[in-house]
Amino acid sequence: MFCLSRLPKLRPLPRPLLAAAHRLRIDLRCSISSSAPPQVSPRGDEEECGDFLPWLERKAGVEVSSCLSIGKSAYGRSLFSSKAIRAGDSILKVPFNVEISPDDLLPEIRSCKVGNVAKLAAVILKELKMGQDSDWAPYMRCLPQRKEMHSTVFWSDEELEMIKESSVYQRTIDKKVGMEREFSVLRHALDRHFPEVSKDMEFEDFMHACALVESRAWESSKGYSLVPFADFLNHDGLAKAVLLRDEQKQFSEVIADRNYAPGEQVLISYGKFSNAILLLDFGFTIPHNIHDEVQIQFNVPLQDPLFKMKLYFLQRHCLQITRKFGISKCSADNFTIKEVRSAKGKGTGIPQSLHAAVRVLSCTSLEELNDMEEEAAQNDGRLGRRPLKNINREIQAHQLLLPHITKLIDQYSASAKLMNPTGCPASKRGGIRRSMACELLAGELHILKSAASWLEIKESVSGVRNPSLVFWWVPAAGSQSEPSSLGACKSGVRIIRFSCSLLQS
Ligand SMILES: C[S@@+](CC[C@H](N)C(=O)[O-])C[C@H]1O[C@@H](n2cnc3c(N)ncnc32)[C@H](O)[C@@H]1O
Repeated sequence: MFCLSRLPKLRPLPRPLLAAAHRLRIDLRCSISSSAPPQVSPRGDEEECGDFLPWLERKAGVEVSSCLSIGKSAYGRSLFSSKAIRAGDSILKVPFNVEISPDDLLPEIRSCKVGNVAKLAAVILKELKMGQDSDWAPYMRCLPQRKEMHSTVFWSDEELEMIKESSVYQRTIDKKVGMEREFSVLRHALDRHFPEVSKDMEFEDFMHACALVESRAWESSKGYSLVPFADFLNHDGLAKAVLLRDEQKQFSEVIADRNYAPGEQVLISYGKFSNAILLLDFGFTIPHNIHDEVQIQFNVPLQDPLFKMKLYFLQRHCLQITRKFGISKCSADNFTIKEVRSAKGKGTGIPQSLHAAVRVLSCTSLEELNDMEEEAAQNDGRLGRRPLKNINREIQAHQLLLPHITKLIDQYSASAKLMNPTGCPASKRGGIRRSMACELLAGELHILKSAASWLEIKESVSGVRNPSLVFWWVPAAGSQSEPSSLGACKSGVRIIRFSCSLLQS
């Protein structure tokens, strides 16, 4: 049976890893001797990997592809059609026997308390160290060098400053801290069992190997596996073609999702990834990414007299509330919003969990919290599912959300302006990263703006003489859920109008 295989974000599957251990022990002892050959450098710019496919097919013992050839594009190493391809054609088949997985590690290293990315990174480090003696030397030579990679862990502090508004900023810092921890664990184990491998190994080498894994390994029954040749395929967020894995027949395959004329670059989808994920893990962004999303963070201040109760309610009702709530100084959690449905009908609306959260956070008494829960219980129990009957409370909640989003919009706009895309970057690499930062911020800003305009604000409403706050539900077609009254409260407050049908989506 074929099963869909996705790039690194999915949880790896555990498996027993004893089978390959003996082979590796022999490899290490024989090949990493005192007269170890020079390390293989991943590809130089001049190298075109032209002999790579015949080499891989010899190693696999079968044909891997009869219609693709390796070349270069603006995306780096790429696969091109060498003859006409029709939608539905099988364009490559890579047998599992030429995949690289953490199976190729010794038990002493495999049992290290590090994740699957770090384990596969250790295999790459070992193969690179073995130089020309590595069974994988022709493949290792085709991999991108560190200086060619743009995952944000390689960005300088100054470059990271450009994206400080985005969650990618903090995720990069957290990721680097995690990598440092894993490096020290792995290094300790290598020093102990295989000093030949860890000799002269720097943290930067480990980061490079981890970035290679994250940007080109697929989830497999062995954790993550590198699928040589298939990993020269670049990403198109709209492509339907993906890498398929047939666990029974033991090969990975790609089926063309459209016709290709000879010489065209063939693209697949790595998955439905936002620019935030693409930048963090793959080192690139795509313009107008339909999978973009923004993380919005809310805090419950410790000095809030209802702090504990609100935490309790949030944990109970807000689906996305997870680990971070409950930490000491202030509690916060992230909510993911995608493009909010606009007048054109795109997007998915403000997530229910966020609705629920702002309702809880805006409460000023225990009575309000209890009333809200009681009201939810009369429906399906979910706090964010239906509009509150008490319009004033609903307004209270949205007065918390809208300014929050507006503030983020201002911050994003200021950062985007500071980047000055017309100015001359210090280097080509600096220019590439700056345009990625621009693309990331532009996509996230677009989403924030869509959320703000969804929470449409009007200064007055016809028929209301004195400016007063009116909260107007626009019922979904055929819906009975129009509120019993239009709430008019504090004079001078703005009008919020939004669609009840979206709230219920
Ligand atoms: C699986 S590899 C594909 C082969 C890669 N181009 C190479 O040189 O080896 C993934 C990497 O290719 C590049 N890439 C893939 N799709 C891209 C795209 N749509 N735009 C820019 N870079 C892309 C990124 O550097 C990414 O980390």
